[in-house]
Amino acid sequence: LRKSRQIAHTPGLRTLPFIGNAHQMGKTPNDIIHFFFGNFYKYNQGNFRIWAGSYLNILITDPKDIEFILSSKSLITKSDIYDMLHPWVGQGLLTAKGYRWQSHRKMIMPSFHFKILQEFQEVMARNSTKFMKKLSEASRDDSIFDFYELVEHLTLDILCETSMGISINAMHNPHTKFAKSLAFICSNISLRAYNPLKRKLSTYRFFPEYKEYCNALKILKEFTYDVINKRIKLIKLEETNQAKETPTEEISKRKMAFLDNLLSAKVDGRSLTLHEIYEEVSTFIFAGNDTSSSALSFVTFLLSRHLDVQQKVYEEQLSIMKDHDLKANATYHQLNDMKYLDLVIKEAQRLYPSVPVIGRHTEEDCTINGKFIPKDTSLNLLLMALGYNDRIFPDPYRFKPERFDPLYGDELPKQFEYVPFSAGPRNCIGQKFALLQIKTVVSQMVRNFEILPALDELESKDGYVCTKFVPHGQPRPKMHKYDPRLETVLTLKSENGIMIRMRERK
Ligand code: HEM
Repeated sequence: LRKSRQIAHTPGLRTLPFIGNAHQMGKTPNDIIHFFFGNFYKYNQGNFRIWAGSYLNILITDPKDIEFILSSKSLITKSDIYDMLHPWVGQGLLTAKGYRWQSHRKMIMPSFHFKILQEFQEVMARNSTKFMKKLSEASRDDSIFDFYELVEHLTLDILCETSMGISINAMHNPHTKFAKSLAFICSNISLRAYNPLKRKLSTYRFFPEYKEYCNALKILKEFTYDVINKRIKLIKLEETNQAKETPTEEISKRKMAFLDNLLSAKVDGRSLTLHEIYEEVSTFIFAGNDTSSSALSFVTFLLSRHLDVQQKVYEEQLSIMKDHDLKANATYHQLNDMKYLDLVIKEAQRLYPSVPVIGRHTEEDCTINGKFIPKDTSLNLLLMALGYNDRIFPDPYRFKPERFDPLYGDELPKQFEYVPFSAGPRNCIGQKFALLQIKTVVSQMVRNFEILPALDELESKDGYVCTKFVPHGQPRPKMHKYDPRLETVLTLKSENGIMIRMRERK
């Protein structure tokens, strides 16, 4: 009651004793995203509150408040939903707080230097070419297939090679223990988030699937530690061999990986412990995998429905790659020239951001732009709502990449009005990596394939997307079975997959 009075400045639906708003949120992750947007529109595109029992959540959608929180040096502790990641990634950069986060952020920054990214791009390109073969098989006979299911193996292969320097070849062996355990843990975290009894390990241990969860975790840990230990041995061997000046084949093949930077990095004048290295490598894989698969899936989905935009992307490819093999990979510099593709990716992240919500926990009472927020409140920054705010993006349900073109200066969002990679001190450290990867894959894909909707009649003729949100209490618009039913916990996904077709370009 005391907290209710303190946050009277923020509206919200009526609550029931003990359960708060839990009964209104629906049953599935898709219901929850509609519940968020229903409130967003009901409360005039502003902030609103949700009580999960006695736990206060404020959903922040006001760009001024988002700016305040993201720029703050004190509001950087993550909310309790990230606790579910601790058993796997521990205190890696994404979940760490305080001095630990600050010092590790500084230490990791150089790993994303553009010279290193250029090396990583070679890995992205090689794996992208393998992926084209997978797409060719999946699209045979005009089949409708789930793009997400395929692309998640591609991003895993790229991340394992760039982070640990090893190829696990998940695209060809999706059933290896590591690939399966990773997929299991990621979806496990998503599903548990909606069940208060499953969220905390103290109660989750009584559920039957807890054993499977522990097994998957064990496999991930053993595998990652094993790779790190082998890498350390290899580097030692390399040093000895260098002294003898006769490199073995294994050593000469060794490509720089994120892990190598961690092995040589120093924090407060000391090397990282094995455990710290494990945590950062696992964080790199977790933070990069689902986010990249989601981004690639929704760009591809939008291109499948908006063939006029796809044609423009294709024409840009023809003009940049004119003297080169059209089916091959673009170079780092050619990718830099693909400006229209940049606009398409930006617009796709506006409509379908890979990370729709980020959470902060208030460790003390605080004031945000004059509004009092009590201690122990979860601040959920609904980044996705910014993209659907018609005061920032007029006609928001229209897929219009040109709205990000600097030539349309009046329509460009201000600094904190469009933040799919977050902003401020805790922004995404992997942003450039992610964009390079998306461009590498999409550019090659568009030159190799026509990307088509699951059924011809699903093409958008008027430029509008199939997603629709309505104010809370209004009936939800009907959707086709091949329209994505969005769901979100840490990343945005589609409950029913990303169903498309592809046709090889002659
Ligand atoms: C489209 C792809 C991606 C999107 C949209 C995205 C978005 C974000 C967002 C919104 C955050 C802030 C999270 C928060 O405050 O809780 C974040 C943090 C982070 N991201 Fe990404 N990300 C993407 C890809 C990647 C990739 C590929 C990597 C690594 C290779 C990565 C590594 C990280 C890390 C380590 C953090 C934590 C940074 C910190 O707290 O200092 N991300 N990302």
